[in-house]
Amino acid sequence: MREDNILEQIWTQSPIFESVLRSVQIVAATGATTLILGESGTGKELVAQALHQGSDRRHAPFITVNCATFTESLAESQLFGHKRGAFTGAQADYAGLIRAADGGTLFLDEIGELSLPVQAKLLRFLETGEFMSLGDSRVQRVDVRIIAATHRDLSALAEQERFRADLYYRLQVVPIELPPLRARQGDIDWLLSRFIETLSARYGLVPPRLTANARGVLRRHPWPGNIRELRNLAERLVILHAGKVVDVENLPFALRSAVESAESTRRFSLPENGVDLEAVESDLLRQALARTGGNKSRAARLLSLSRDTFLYRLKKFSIQ
Ligand SMILES: Nc1ncnc2c1ncn2[C@@H]1O[C@H](COP(=O)(O)OP(=O)(O)OP(=O)(O)O)[C@@H](O)[C@H]1O
Repeated sequence: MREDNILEQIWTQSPIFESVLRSVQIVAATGATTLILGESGTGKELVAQALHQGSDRRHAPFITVNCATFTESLAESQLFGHKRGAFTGAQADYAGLIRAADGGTLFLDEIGELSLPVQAKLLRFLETGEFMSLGDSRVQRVDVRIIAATHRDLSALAEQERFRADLYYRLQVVPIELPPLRARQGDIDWLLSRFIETLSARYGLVPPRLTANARGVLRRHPWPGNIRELRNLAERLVILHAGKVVDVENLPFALRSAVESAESTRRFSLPENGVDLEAVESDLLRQALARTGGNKSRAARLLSLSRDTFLYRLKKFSIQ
């Protein structure tokens, strides 16, 4: 675990993200089980490190596991350990990552990828602090804080019975939701400049300068890779265009076409004879509800509306 202050490395100017970081500070000190939600590259791992650093476990181990890298049988033995001979290939006893994190924090990244049997074992551990290694009849007890993260909609996975609902409720006692970069418009320009500045200094290069048009394209980009994507772009511009002006044509082709295709899906063409806007709106509201099986939060997201605005519009059209 790094000694420097992790919270200071989580840069933002967005009031929403700043309030998330304030709750990170509060939750950190409690030592509670925490679920971090957010798209890829939004800083989930940084926040997990900050949660550990802000707790009284800071001098104990912080262990990160990416659950997506395990096969089902490997996940159980990696997390909970095994005795020699417990399965073919188990040539020596292995204590497992939960034991290795004793006194500290275990960060389970991509928790949505864990298989149902391993989820059951994890739930039991969260409830009792106890577990058994594979091939071992002894019950072991350790003191480990679990922080989990996912980019998946766990409630939808629970509805499809691919994630245990009881584990979901146990984990999301204190959820921390990291907003995607495209929802923090003010951060895009500011973070890009900050990354360009620090990376230019690190490489000993003169920072490139972006034209207003190039910045405009970047503001409209949907940033599916979030801060990781933004940082990588900054590094590329610093290396390839040090001391030069960067215009739209100097931006990566993939990025320019992503902006174009995002804009074309956003644009509806108006039919020759016009439309009945209210009929279209009420139809889209109904379709969103039908597609999500009546789940209003997810239906609102499909239409890029807040839940409140969505509910308001349902009422306006008397849709149940
Ligand atoms: N707010 C931020 N300020 C500065 N750097 C950030 C910020 N958020 C993320 N980063 C950097 O972006 C990269 C991705 O962050 P991180 O690994 O924490 O994301 P993640 O949500 O865990 O991603 P994944 O889901 O893909 O594992 C890292 O290099 C991290 O240091």
